[in-house]
Amino acid sequence: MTARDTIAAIATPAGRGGIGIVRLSGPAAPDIARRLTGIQPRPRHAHYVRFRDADGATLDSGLLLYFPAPHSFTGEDVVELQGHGNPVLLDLLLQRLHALGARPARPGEFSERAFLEGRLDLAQAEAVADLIAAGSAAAARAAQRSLEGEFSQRVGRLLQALVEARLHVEAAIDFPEEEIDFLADGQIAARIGAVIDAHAQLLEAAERGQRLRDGLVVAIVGRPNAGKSSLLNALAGSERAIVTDIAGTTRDVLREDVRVGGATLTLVDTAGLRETDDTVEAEGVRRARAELARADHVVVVVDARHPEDLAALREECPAGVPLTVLLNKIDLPGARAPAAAGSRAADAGAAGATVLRVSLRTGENIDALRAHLAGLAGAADSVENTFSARARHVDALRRTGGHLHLALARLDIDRAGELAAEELRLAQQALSEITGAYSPDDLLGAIFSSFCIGK
Ligand SMILES: Nc1nc2c(ncn2[C@@H]2O[C@H](COP(=O)(O)OP(=O)(O)OP(=O)(O)O)[C@@H](O)[C@H]2O)c(=O)[nH]1
Ligand SMILES: [K+]
Ligand SMILES: [Mg+2]
Repeated sequence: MTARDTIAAIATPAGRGGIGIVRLSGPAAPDIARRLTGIQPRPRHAHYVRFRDADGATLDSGLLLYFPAPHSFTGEDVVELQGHGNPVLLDLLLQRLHALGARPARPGEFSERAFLEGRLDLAQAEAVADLIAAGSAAAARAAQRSLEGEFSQRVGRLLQALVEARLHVEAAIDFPEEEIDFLADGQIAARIGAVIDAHAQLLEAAERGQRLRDGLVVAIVGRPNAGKSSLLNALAGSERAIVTDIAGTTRDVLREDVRVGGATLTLVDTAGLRETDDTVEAEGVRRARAELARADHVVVVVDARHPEDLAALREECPAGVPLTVLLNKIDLPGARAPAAAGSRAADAGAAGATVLRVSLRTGENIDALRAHLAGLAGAADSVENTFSARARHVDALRRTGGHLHLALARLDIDRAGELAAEELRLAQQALSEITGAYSPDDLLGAIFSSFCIGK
């Protein structure tokens, strides 16, 4: 490991508070602490000290803690200075540390050093950030599990199975004289098949973890004037969106985080879906469709006087995304009861969508709507044993899966196994990106240590 410089940064949030913490990491940290305070810090001991300026004047007083390498967050020598939580004082303290030889830390640099020192893998380093950013208790628990290495361990187990499959293919290619025709007897295909199954489970869990981290996104769609913006306002509890009786009022996409029953979800209000010659409205409709395509859940708002609108709207919704149908405006004459609402509304129910009849004007049945949405958000939130995952992880896993499937297919057309070997190598590379674990050298090491080449 190359010698590094010493970095310093304020670790507590901007603003005033009881305590403000400045953290130092790097080889010069204990010496800088000594020159700042005049004492030689003892490991893991809370010293009450004065932080002094160049001319000896007291900048602030507080606690000094010293965590020698490697037993610290970064794995380097770390010093924590706990002063008063005043941004002006903390800034002066930081300037003094710079004068004593510390460099301002870049964003995330403490975690980066922890990764480089082998204290955390990449997924764990990201979990630190996710833990800090977690917007719900469930998201925090999931990030904690990732930080503790649950996700990394599952990636590690999959990686191991993948490397073993690779070893067999590579061995069959490199040592045909061993007279073990792995490729012919279906063993390799079975192995790769098992890796594919394990991969599918991990991908599903990572997708759940990503949803939990990013929160449930609910797109509100429907015909113009159905009451989409009224729905957003009712759930937000304020007039966030403009509501008028003019069809085509909403053009821009409007996002609002709302809390229902202790859970948070992101509502997305969109332009009413219809054909239009109005350039601005047409752009709004295009954006509405884009939101529809990436939502976790879709609420289709239908004017209960026109339940026949539902069929065409359903056609627009991407397959596989769960739906809730809101028959709105039941206070108005002409609103039809579910039985009379036409077979199409009944179809919606049959196909698994929840159908609710409400009046956003009078508030009728809004409580049932809230309970339903709370259930959706809660179901996403309460997934036990979920670890936090990011789009980056899900993307790497998807690419891994693509290569695994190709490896299996290649095995059929190329009995020598060269093509399959290449796909497995690419699968391993993609999977390794998640934790930053294996490098090509590691694979060579694994090959040579588990196959006694000299024999
Ligand atoms: N009577 C009655 N009127 C409603 C109800 N919900 C909404 N409205 C009215 O319907 C009109 C349209 O409501 P919006 O919320 O603007 O509808 P929207 O779907 O956002 O419309 P666009 O943004 O134009 O697509 C407004 O005048 C609302 O006050 C309801 O339950 N009953
Ligand atoms: K409107
Ligand atoms: Mg609107």
